[in-house]
Amino acid sequence: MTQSQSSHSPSATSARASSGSLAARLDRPIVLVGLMGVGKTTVGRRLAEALKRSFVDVDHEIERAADRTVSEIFATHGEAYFREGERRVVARLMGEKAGVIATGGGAFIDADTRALILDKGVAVWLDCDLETLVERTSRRNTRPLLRGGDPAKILAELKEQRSDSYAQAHIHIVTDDGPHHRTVSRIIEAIDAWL
Ligand SMILES: Nc1ncnc2c1ncn2[C@@H]1O[C@H](COP(=O)(O)OP(=O)(O)O)[C@@H](O)[C@H]1O
Ligand SMILES: O=C(O)C1=C[C@@H](OP(=O)(O)O)[C@@H](O)[C@H](O)C1
Ligand SMILES: [Mg+2]
Repeated sequence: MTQSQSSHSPSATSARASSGSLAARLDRPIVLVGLMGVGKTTVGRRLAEALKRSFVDVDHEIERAADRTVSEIFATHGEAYFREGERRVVARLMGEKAGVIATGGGAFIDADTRALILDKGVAVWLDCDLETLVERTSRRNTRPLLRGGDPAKILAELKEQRSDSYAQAHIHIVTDDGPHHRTVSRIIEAIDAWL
C-alpha cells in the first residue's frame, strides 16, 4: 500500500483521531507482551509514533548496555544472565516517563516483572496463530531460543507454557497480517475502552 493510500484510509484516520485523546489521558507506559515474532518491536515503534510518545525496545536496551547482541549474551553468559538484565531494564523503564515499551517474549513470564508491569503500566498482549509466528521468526536468525531444535515445536511449547501468563495482561489483541496501522488503531481503541 502506498503512503497516500494508507494516510487516507478510514482506519488510519481513526487511529490519528483517537490517538490525540488517548495521548492526553494515559499516564502509564504501554507495554507490549507476547511471543517472539508477534510484532511487539515493529508495532510498538509505530504505536509510539501515532501517540507521539517515546519508544523503547527492551532487547535493544539490553544490547546497548552490554554492547553485545542478544545471541552473543546467551552464548557468552547464558540465559539466566540475560533474564537478570531484562528484569533490571524493565524495572528501570517502568519508573520512567510514560512511553511505549516493547518487551522481549520472556520478560512478562517472570512473576516480579509481570507484577510490576501490571501495577505501573498498561499491558497489551499481542497474539497470533502459531503458523504466523513460525513464518515471521524464520525471517531473521536472531532468536537463540529457536536455534536448539525445530522452531515450530519450540514455539508451540512456549505458547503452551506462557499463555496463562500473557493472559494476565490488561488487554488482549489478536493480530492478523493486515497493515500495521490497523493493529495500531485496534490497540489505541482497546486502551481507550480500558481507561
Ligand atoms: N502485522 C504484521 N504483518 C506482517 N508482518 C509483521 C506484522 N507484525 C510484525 N511483522 C513482521 O514479523 C517479524 C517479527 O516482528 P517483530 O516486531 O520483531 O516481533 P517481536 O518483537 O514480537 O518478536 C518482522 O519481520 C516484522 O516485520
Ligand atoms: O521469548 C523469549 O524468551 C525471547 C524473545 C526475544 O524477543 P522478541 O520476543 O522480541 O523476539 C528475546 O528477548 C530473546 O531472544 C528471548
Ligand atoms: Mg522484539
